[in-house]
Amino acid sequence: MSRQSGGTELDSRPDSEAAEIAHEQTYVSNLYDRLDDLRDQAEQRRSGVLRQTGGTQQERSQRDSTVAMYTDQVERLNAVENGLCFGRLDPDDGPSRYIGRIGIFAPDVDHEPLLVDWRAPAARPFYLATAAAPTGIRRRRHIRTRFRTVTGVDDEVLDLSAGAPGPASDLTGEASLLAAVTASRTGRMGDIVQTIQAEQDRVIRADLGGVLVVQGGPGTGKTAVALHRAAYLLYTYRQQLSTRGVLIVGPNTTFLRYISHVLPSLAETGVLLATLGDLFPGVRATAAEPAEVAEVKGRAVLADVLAAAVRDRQRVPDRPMAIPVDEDVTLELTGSTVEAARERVRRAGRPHNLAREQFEVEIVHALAAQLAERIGTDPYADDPLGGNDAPGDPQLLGEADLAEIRRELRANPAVRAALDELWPVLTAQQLLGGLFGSAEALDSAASALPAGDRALLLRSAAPQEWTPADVPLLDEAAELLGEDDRARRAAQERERRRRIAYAEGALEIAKGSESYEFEDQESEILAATDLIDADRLADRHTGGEWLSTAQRAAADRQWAFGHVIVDEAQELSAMAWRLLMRRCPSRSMTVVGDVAQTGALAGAASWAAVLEPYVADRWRQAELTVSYRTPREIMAVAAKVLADIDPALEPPRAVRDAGVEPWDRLVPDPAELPDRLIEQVRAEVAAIGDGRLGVIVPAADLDRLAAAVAAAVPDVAVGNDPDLVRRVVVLTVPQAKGLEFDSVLVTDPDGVVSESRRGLSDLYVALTRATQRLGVLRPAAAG
Ligand SMILES: Nc1ncnc2c1ncn2[C@@H]1O[C@H](COP(=O)(O)OP(=O)(O)OP(=O)(O)O)[C@@H](O)[C@H]1O
Repeated sequence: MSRQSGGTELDSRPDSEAAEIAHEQTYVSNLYDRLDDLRDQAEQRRSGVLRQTGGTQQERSQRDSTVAMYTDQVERLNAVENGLCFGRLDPDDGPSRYIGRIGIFAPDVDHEPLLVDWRAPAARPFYLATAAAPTGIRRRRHIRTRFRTVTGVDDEVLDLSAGAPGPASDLTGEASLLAAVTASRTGRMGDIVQTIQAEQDRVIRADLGGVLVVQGGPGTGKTAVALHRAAYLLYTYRQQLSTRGVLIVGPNTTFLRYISHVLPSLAETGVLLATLGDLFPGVRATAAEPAEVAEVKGRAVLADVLAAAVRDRQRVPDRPMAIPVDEDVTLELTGSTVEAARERVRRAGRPHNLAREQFEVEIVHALAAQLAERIGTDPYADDPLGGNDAPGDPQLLGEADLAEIRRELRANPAVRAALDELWPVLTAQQLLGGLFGSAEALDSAASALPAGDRALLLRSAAPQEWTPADVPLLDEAAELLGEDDRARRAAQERERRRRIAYAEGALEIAKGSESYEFEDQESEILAATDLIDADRLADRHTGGEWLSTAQRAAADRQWAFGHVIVDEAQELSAMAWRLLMRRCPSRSMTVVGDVAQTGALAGAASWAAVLEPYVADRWRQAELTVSYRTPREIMAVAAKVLADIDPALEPPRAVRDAGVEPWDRLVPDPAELPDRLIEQVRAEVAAIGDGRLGVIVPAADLDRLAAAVAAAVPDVAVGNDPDLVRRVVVLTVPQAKGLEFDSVLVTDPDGVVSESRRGLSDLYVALTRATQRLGVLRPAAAG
């Protein structure tokens, strides 16, 4: 196969383009043949292992590991089927380089690179080279494909000395980019690997360490960049990240589903996508609550409130407590005894549940001394004729007797009941439920909060339904309470060692079955043994069931991730940041957001204020300045709202014109709003072909307007977690955050603004969701 490019001059003549397409088709077909071969090999090896039967438990387990490795490999190869190869670089000297989703090498002895992974350094000029700084690249070609067929090529000549006209803009691969951003939306986010722009590439490939803030207006590709950065980091720092994993936090489940296809299409699956509400294992925090309540729960002072609530559960009785240890004997615990014990225990500084043991020892000692005093005192101690012990010795019991008494007291139900009352072992749920369920408990622990805010936190004790804003509080509580998990962890470690032994065996099997083209070279298609080391393989295999790093991380509250990416980060409260920082002790983070879009009342007003408590000023910021989603005409409308939020804020620069002016229509009779809306929905559905329409409404009017639209128009999605693949979706601003549609109808903008103290930011978000068309329906003010 020739690795030299076909026509090297830019030529727009159709017959020349047809020749170029034919040339690229040959190359691309060869790549697909190679992909098929690699997949067949992996499948055959998997079948070979599956055919083996019997053997010891260990051998069966090793076979499971090997099967899972090959399955992983097959899945990766399947995932890159669409758009496998999308570009070509022609350097000033040397052969052309084809760029694609993964690296592929020729099966011959030289192992020529047939396709370079987009994340490899050799692919970087595809995204960065410009006419001004061509970095040794003469021409960049975007190769368009549909399934396995090459449908077109777009060339950019970077060597201006060749006499060809230079690019008209500073965009990379402008034709392909514009085709991508104007295509109909599908309700699922796609990857941008073919058209990453230079400012985005710099963020994607930024170093792993430290906190990187990516600030950018709506539609600048922050989410896309965050996801591609995850893929890049996993590729470049695979060794470091494969065992600790990468966490991506998004604002809600609908959004996570919207972005969930991007990483698999980049052949990366080892990432945990979660909302904040998912981050306390065992709790599904999906209940709703007023924004004001969530705001109070998000304040940093809640950490002090919870610490006080824990201390309040370490009680000192007002009056002496009677403890009937048996039918005849009742002991007594005075306030001063308990208080002295409590002080000694608190001074040791252990978390509440872990300190209970020491408190028990202290109290049992005090009670044992009391009991010994009663039963062990010699009634005849002063009587020279009484008993045969030494006169004058008041104590009949030795140390062994006292130890026995303490053992018995510790098991005594009345003593245990007293201990549970004075220093109860608590779960985070019990602590928080007890605090929010009692005005008295709130008054005591949350005295730093104004009475009105305490009233907002008060709720009925049962049934307990957790909200996303509760999750950071549960996590904080769990930290304060501590979990005595030494036994569990020791057992886990034993199990882990056993699994490593199995996995090492499995890797031996895999190595033995590698064919020559996987050996002794830096294969870009990674062999199973490259993708996985024994440690990681062991991590994934528990008791016959495969668990990925992401699955294990999801189940472990104390998991420390290798890297954490936070999307729509401006929405997170101070308490939420505390949780995320605990999950990322290395502080290797990418924080993505736009402070102008902050909707949550507890959300961020500035990145410095958010990060200062954790990293002081040791964080860096990158800015994205071009909006790929929002066309110029729509951005002009949104810019007016942005100026109302803060005249100092700059809207992003739109990358294109839509050619359609947004409209803003008054509905004189507000009662007619649903009917007018239905008319406009029908008109927009007709206008967008196979695209998607988003109808954004005030939360207070969601039910009425959604019901009206759903009754009149087919294929409408509404609800807590709407299906974005439907043609029409009716939703509120918080639900629409991060999403996009071909056309958007903002209904009752004044209602949106008046609903929240951050209403203008909400309106800004609503107005910037469309890729093509925007309409505003404005009911006249009632009365
Ligand atoms: N380089 C690119 N090539 C093609 N499409 C792109 C590129 N960058 C961004 N896009 C597209 O632009 C749209 C907006 O991107 P994205 O949702 O990541 O923006 P955002 O900055 O997160 O927006 P918001 O702040 O509104 O959530 C998406 O459809 C995305 O695929």
